[in-house]
Amino acid sequence: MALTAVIRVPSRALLRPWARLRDAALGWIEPAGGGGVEVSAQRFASQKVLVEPDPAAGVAVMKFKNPPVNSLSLELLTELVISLEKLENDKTVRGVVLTSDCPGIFSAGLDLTEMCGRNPAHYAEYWKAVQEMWLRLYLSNLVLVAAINGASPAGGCLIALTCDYRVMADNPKYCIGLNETLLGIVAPFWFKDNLVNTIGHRASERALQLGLLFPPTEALQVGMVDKVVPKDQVQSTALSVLAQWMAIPDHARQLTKNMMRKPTADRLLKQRDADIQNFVSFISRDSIQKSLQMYLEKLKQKKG
Ligand SMILES: CC/C=C\C/C=C\CCCC/C=C/C(=O)SCCNC(=O)CCNC(=O)[C@H](O)C(C)(C)COP(=O)(O)OP(=O)(O)OC[C@H]1O[C@@H](n2cnc3c(N)ncnc32)[C@H](O)[C@@H]1OP(=O)(O)O
Repeated sequence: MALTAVIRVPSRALLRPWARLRDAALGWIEPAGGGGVEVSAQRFASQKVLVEPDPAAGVAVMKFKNPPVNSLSLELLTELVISLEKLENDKTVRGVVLTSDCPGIFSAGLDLTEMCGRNPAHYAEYWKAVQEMWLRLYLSNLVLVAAINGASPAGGCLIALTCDYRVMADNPKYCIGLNETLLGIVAPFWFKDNLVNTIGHRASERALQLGLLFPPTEALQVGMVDKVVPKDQVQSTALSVLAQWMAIPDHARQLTKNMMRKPTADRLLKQRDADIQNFVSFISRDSIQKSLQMYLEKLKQKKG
């Protein structure tokens, strides 16, 4: 990946301690003596989230890279939020395409190994990171376009739903949807709210109860995605759409986005701790742990 953009990063000495952890996570290195430091965009490419900025166009492409299936591990979620925050603070960037670096998979959703056989403190930490990812994406001031170049179940679908526009590859093997009930678990209310805001109440009720995974043409019909194109045109189409959205003055578009989305985000913001407690007690139940373990086993056996 050849990247030339230069990003100005303040001296670590001036940053809060968490920012030092962030720098370490992103692999930024400050030279000895350290006033502000210029880092090339290549350094911006962290391990699990690759960011390719195009300052001339005012956009960036963010690619998830957590093989084999881009499951949303704690590490990936943390990097995603950090990378997004950095882009939000970068005055040269107004829009971002979210896509995958893993062939055939946009994201397999939440990492089941983060929700299985761990302790309550881990579940709480993990769920807080999932909430944070959703809130940051859903309320982002940037124009976000999802270039869905592969399967996108559950949490993968949620990421796409936070975007302002969704372009999906036309391969009928790629499916998208909130399939939680198939795993014996329940989509949280804010997943549901995001879906209802996108496809409406009746279609959501059916999709959520049945855990429907829609192939691209059906996803288009129900309004879960906005455009279906051949696989090799997904990213270029997403970039064209981004350019159209960016033709609107930022302040007017951002205020409108906020007006449309804030009430939904506020529902979670008002009860974040209770939502974490609900998740921890739900996921810790023996019956739920058994369901998840059986589901993971089934995924593994599929190969053999
Ligand atoms: C009252 C209620 C209160 C609160 C709510 C409480 C809790 C519920 C909230 C939980 C919300 C959950 C959201 C989620 O996102 S759950 C995850 C759902 N994801 C899925 O169902 C997708 C599962 N995966 C697949 O279907 C396929 O893997 C996929 C993506 C189509 C790709 O298929 P393929 O290319 O054939 O790859 P494999 O299936 O062979 O998988 C390769 C490898 O990856 C492992 N894996 C797959 N998915 C996950 C995952 N999500 N997490 C972790 N690991 C995953 C798979 O087991 C294989 O592993 P191996 O070791 O065999 O290589």
